[in-house]
Amino acid sequence: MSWGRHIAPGQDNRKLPEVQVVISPLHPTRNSPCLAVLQALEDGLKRADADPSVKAVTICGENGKFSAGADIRGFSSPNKQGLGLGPIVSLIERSEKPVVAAIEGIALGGGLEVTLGCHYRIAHVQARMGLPEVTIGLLPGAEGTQRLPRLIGVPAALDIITTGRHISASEALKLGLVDEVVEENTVEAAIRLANRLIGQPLGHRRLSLKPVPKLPNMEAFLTEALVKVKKRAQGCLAPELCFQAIKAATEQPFADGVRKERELFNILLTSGQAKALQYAFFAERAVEKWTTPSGASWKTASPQPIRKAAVIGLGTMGRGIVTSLVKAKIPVVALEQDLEYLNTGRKAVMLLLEREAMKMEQGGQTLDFNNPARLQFAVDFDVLRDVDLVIEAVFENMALKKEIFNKLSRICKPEAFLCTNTSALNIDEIASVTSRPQQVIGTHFFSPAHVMRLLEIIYGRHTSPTTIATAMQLAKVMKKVGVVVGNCFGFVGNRMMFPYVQQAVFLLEEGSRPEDVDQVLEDFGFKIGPFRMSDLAGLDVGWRSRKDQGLTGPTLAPGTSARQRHGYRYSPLPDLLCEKGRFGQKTGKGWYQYEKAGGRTAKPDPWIHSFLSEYRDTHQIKTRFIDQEEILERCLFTLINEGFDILAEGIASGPEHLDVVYINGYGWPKHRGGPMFYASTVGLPNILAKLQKYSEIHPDVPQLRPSAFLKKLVAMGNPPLNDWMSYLHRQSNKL
Ligand SMILES: CC(C)(COP(=O)(O)OP(=O)(O)OC[C@H]1O[C@@H](n2cnc3c(N)ncnc32)[C@H](O)[C@@H]1OP(=O)(O)O)[C@@H](O)C(=O)NCCC(=O)NCCSC(=O)C[C@@H](O)CCCCCCCCCCCCC(=O)O
Repeated sequence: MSWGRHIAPGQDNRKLPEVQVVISPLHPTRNSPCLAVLQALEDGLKRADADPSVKAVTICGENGKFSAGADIRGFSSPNKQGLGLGPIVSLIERSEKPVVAAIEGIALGGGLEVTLGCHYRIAHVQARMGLPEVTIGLLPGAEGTQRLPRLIGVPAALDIITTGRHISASEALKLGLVDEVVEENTVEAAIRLANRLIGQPLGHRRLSLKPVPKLPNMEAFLTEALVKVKKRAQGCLAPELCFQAIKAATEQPFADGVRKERELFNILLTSGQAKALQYAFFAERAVEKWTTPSGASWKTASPQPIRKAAVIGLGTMGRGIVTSLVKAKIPVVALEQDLEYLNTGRKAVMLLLEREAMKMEQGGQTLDFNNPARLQFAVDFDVLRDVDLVIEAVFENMALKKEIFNKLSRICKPEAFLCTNTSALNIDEIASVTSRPQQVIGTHFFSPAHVMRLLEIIYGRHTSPTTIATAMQLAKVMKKVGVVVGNCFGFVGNRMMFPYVQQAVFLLEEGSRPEDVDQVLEDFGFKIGPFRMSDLAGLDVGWRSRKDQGLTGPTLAPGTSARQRHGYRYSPLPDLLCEKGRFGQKTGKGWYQYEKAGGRTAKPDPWIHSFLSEYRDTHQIKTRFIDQEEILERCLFTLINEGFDILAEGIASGPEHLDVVYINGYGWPKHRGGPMFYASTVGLPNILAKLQKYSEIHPDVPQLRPSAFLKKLVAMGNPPLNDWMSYLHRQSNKL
């Protein structure tokens, strides 16, 4: 990434001799090139220092990018690269010759820390900077936690380091992180500045020699800041240790602060959380390289351009999808069944867009949505004749979806793609009513659709590779993480969620309260537990689906046992709540009580407690105390177990897919790496043993029976997660 130029005074810059030193390329290879890169930087600096004809130095990047920081893969290799970066930053700072950083593209992590050693920093107007180490479970370990607060003050440094957010060049200029922002050639501007600096004193530009700017109320500020950092961290260690490192900068001399930074860095480096977060970083990138069992792949399929899209249905999901498309600058037609629904939907969309525009303005961006060429509302399907892609987001009802797809198939131009935002329904059945099943695909958004990053992309039997590639490209443009999965009931996310929620409800039957179960899962790191989640989503959603499946409601055969379906255990508890009109937040009552219909503050409800107690009496269930371990294991291990079945069936092409789905769509704590990564850290033999134990106690719950694939992996010696898929079709003589 970085190059150095040695400047001799009075020479034409373009004719200057150049010494090039690369620190960390954007696509680092695995065999620790960074050691060589660091060595080259150090050698270059030393040569510049020793050469009397060199009067100043600029450090810049290769191919218009300063640096993405240290090679993340290197942190899990025994020969940890990048560890020597701090001393090199100090070496830069100590240089008697002025050193100017020319920041183009990105300067992240160790890359930005290198610039903090430089005496001056010039950034291109489009450059982005940041210290994202916290997002991969680390802290800036090349003295950045000590230099940044000295440069921009504690509040701004805390914000940048504990959130890991990227900042624009203009924000960097306002904060004093860079000295100048240029629109022209940054390297040439840096060389010009370096020339002007020759012979000028540098002492005041060496950040390690500067004091941390004082605040009138530093102690109170830090106390309050720590509370905020911890609250946001939700169990993740790195933000708090970032905070500790910055606090050290306010209390100790530079050298002691650096020692503290190293100590804290080492704690994080060896923590399981850093490993999990780094796995999640690469998993998110791995799922971009999609493949299907039939051999279709990102390598050979090309997306088609989407110049205009349409969304059918302006309920909660449709509104969020329209907002996402407008934000992605894709012209969109929003369609509703009649004027009344259209007007309600239009108002809601405009409100969402206004809020988004306000948020974007704070970041210096604009959102143009009042232009009819960008956003159009309609009730007539005829307006869909020229769109390239339609996303249907109506009610979750197969008959209705089929009616719409049949109509779309007749009205839309032949090359248009038809997407359905279903959370569980069969894509092939929906596609069967069209004349173009190869262009039909599931695009499962998560609520609120303009906020949640996940887009589950479900290919059917006839879906073409071009259609998959187009949906993936759409996800990218909408700044979402697209995960390609196969077609089965509930796809990946909801299919794994069913046994998890089912166990949570069974635990209530046996003696837990909703708040007990939620607490255990929230302590584990979920943003909200299963009951708070059901209340938020609406209990009526699952009720409708169970009625459609004939599990409850008028189609249920008379004489069916209350707690059994098809010979297996069934809990009617959620149905009973719905029969009492308790749909969750929307009705002000569900598994919890709320201050009003639509209220958001869940309070444990004594009514639920006595209802559960009566229910247990009616069904002669002996109430027992259920400990946290059992709650966690039964909920999580059944979810993971389903994940192994999904992998074995080829519904997802690797465990990373399941993990990316869970982290981005279901609030799984990222610092635990996703359910399948978590399973690998618990150890597959442990998971198998626990499932076997619970399955023996509850033989009428098939979801507790260990998946054959899990058993196979255990029999194969518990291989590392990266190797799981290679065992899928291998014979095991231990089975
Ligand atoms: C850079 C991005 C913003 C680019 O995004 P974009 O969407 O354009 O592209 P992709 O994300 O798809 O990336 C393309 C490609 O590149 C790979 N990649 C990108 N960045 C890295 C990276 N930093 N390392 C490895 N690989 C990277 C990516 O995987 C893609 O690869 P593919 O094969 O899929 O094509 C975006 O990529 C991004 O955000 N990147 C991450 C940026 C980041 O997090 N940087 C921080 C890195 S950590 C760091 O810099 C640490 C420093 O603070 C230095 C630490 C020094 C340590 C000193 C410790 C002293 C303590 C001593 C302890 C003693 C130890 C003992 O005792 O043992």
